[in-house]
Amino acid sequence: MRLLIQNGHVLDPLTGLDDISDVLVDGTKIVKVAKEIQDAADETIDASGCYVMPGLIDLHVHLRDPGLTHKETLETGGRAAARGGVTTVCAMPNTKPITDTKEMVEELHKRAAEESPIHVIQLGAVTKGEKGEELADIEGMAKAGCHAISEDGKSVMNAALYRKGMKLAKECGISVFAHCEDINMVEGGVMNAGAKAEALGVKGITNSVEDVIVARDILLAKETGVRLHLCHCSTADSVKMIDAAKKAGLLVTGEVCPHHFILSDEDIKENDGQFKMNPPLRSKEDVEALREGLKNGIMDVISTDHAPHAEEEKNLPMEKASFGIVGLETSACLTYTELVEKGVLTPMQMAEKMSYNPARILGLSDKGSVSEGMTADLMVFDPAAEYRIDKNTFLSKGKNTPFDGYPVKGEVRYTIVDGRIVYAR
Ligand SMILES: NC(=O)N[C@@H](CC(=O)O)C(=O)O
Ligand SMILES: [Zn+2]
Ligand SMILES: [Zn+2]
Repeated sequence: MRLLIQNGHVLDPLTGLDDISDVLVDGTKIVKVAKEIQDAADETIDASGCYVMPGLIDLHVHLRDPGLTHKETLETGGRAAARGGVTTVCAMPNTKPITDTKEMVEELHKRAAEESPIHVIQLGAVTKGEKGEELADIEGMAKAGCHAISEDGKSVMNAALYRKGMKLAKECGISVFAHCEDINMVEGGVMNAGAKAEALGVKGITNSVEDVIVARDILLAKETGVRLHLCHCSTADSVKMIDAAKKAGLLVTGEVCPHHFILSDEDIKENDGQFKMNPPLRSKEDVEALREGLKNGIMDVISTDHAPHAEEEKNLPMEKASFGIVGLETSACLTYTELVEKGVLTPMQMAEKMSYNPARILGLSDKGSVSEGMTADLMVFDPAAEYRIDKNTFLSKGKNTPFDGYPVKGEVRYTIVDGRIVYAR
């Protein structure tokens, strides 16, 4: 099957191509990127007025499968991803039971190939059951195709145990994705500590809850030499520490989620569980530092931390609601609206942060680029479409978003995985 995508504005972070071009796909591969390709094709897409960029690679997604399938499944999460232009996700291991064995990872990869329209890379937990007591079979899980291990949902509080896990990950050639939160410092907090939490009469989470673990984990990465990816960074000091770590030559990367670079705690108008996530929405100064970090290249990745929950788990005051919001179907339009339209990132930098850099972190040399020989994982994105986000249109089971009704620009027209159209608007 040959697919010809015509007249799109191709954004390729690998070669730097940033121009109108055609893209020819044969089978699962991109075979030609050039102007006015004349080759015959079985199917043609008119991409006039649209960007053609590498399919988004979301390093931080909760698919809730197995065990929490009332929130999401491999299938519904995959369909939501496809609608969002996302062609590969890293699935976090805080499932039920926790994904912490070679067999579970193998089974999930096998099921995902059958049930999900997109690529799923399952991550394994660092410790058995995410209990923080005993290391999981990191070597076995690496062999089963985990490109990284993560304790996401919490931090491994025992630094000696984490150091052992990092050493093993390094030996296996995989990364550690770190959720940074000193659980002993949370003390019942449910949103950012500060004037807004006081006004709403709820307990706060200070920046240092994140910052002390970011500092610790960078020091552990320095000692072990592991590749460390810091998840969902929310504070100005996290950005500063990642900058310093990079300047010291460490293999450290930083991730920011759309909600953290768009909303601050001041946007929380009432005690509403839809605004509850971990880490919380921070101050305006933190939001500005995250944007600046993305702009100047300190922060490498935009991912979603897509965390679907059932309505009855979120339509509650903050003290009672679950932590987390969905993101797969809104990351491209929110990033385009808030960062590209406002001049923080160029369209090419958006492709870098949402696809090329994630591919490099995962060691996927065939992805993150629209160039000859690459796997044909692509997103066709119309930057002119204007609309309001409507949670009722989500394909995800999770409708938990603080962005319902939010005005955006930019819409996914087509998502292509392995040369096949898996979503068309
Ligand atoms: N981010 C969240 O608020 N929640 C995540 C866990 C996590 O990413 O830490 C979840 O699994 O629901
Ligand atoms: Zn987390
Ligand atoms: Zn998460």
